Amino acid sequence: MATMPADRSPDSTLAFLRAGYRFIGERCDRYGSDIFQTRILLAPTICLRGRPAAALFYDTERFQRREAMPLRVQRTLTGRGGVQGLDGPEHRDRKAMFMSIMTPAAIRQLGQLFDDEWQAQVPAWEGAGPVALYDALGRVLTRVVCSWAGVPLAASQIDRRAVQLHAMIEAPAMVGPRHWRGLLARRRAEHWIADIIERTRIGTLPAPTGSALKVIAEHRTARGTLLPRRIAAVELLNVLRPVVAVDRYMVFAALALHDHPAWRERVREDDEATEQFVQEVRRYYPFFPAATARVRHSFDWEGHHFPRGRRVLLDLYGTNHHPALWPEPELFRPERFAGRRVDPFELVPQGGGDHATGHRCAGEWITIELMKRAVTNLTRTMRYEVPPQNLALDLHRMPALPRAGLTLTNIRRTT
Ligand code: HEM
Repeated sequence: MATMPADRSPDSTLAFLRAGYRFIGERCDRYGSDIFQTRILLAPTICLRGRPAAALFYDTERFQRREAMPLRVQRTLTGRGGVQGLDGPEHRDRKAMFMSIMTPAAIRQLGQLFDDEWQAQVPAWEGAGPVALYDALGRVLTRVVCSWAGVPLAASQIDRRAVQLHAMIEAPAMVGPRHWRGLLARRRAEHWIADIIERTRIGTLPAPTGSALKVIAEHRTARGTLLPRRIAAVELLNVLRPVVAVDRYMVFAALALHDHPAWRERVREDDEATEQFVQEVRRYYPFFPAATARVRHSFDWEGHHFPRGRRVLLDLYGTNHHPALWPEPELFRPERFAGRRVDPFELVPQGGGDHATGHRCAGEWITIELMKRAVTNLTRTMRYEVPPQNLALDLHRMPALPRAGLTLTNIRRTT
């Protein structure tokens, strides 16, 4: 049996929080190995990166999600009892519920609502002075996703709900007030959505056919029962929250347009270039650092032993920056996607493997669609300036974002 390189420190949780996105990758480089052991949250943990590791990690015979996700992530980002922590038939059933919402027509409809809302906001942005893109898009996406999902949202509530949804995304790796804000935001949001589920079920709130609200409120498990109200709320929030989170990728796209003006010209005229650009934004910029699972039954892989119950982290950021997959990974080069067929374990910002049978992100197609539309809106329908500001991305901070959320000035409609 090969010896797995191991961190010497008794616990690396703080080192992980301090190093951020490069925690696993830096150690892999240091050990000359894409696998090593460490202790995180006092528990022995195997860290992996790269394509073969991703193919292993998404083998549901070998790994399970039950009790894999740290509690602090469940209490803020994902909620408890949702699809992320299910295995086997129960996972497949719940995942099918999500995938039934993601039809091409529904995704197009969401995209159209997003374009309409963006265009409706431009006059306000034109007159507003500096616009913080992250905050502005957070509000746009909150309004759009609620309308698309069948969730009623008064205009006066948009800011409050956008702040709540952002707080849940920002909290898991934070300590102190930012983490507490996430805890509180989740509690309030679950309460809000559980009430809406209840009103739908008793018939006082009609839900449009095919909407996420209707599908989730009426979903029946294999035993023929409705989901408990709180779990249904967690699952509906598993649609609302991540759609709003696409605003981070939109900010990264705007940052990339600013840093690579030649690409601004290319995407303005060419839809294929837009596709390559969006894929490179998803590869290059940091979002979720890693995915977590536990070993279902002991097994050996490439000479290393994986004991039953061991927590395993797959480095998503590090796999997207692995030099064996992506030559010169630290360069932003959308042309690397020209004519490239990306297999399901290479580009993993939203997980790898199969959408229906594994834990790959249910909203990947939505994400790509919304990002393309954002890039098109930024390059073809308006012009703006990016005034001097600190645009540095701090990879020690999870999740990363430019400090001011990217400020734009002198916004003008061009079409
Ligand atoms: C903002 C861009 C997004 C990123 C970076 C992202 C990333 C991820 C990641 C890393 C996972 C976990 C993969 C794993 O556990 O192995 C995941 C799962 C998931 N995502 Fe996303 N996601 C995004 C957008 C969305 C959207 C727009 C939706 C829904 C509309 C969505 C719904 C889900 C769901 C339901 C799961 C759980 C899947 C399962 O456990 O089977 N995500 N996402």
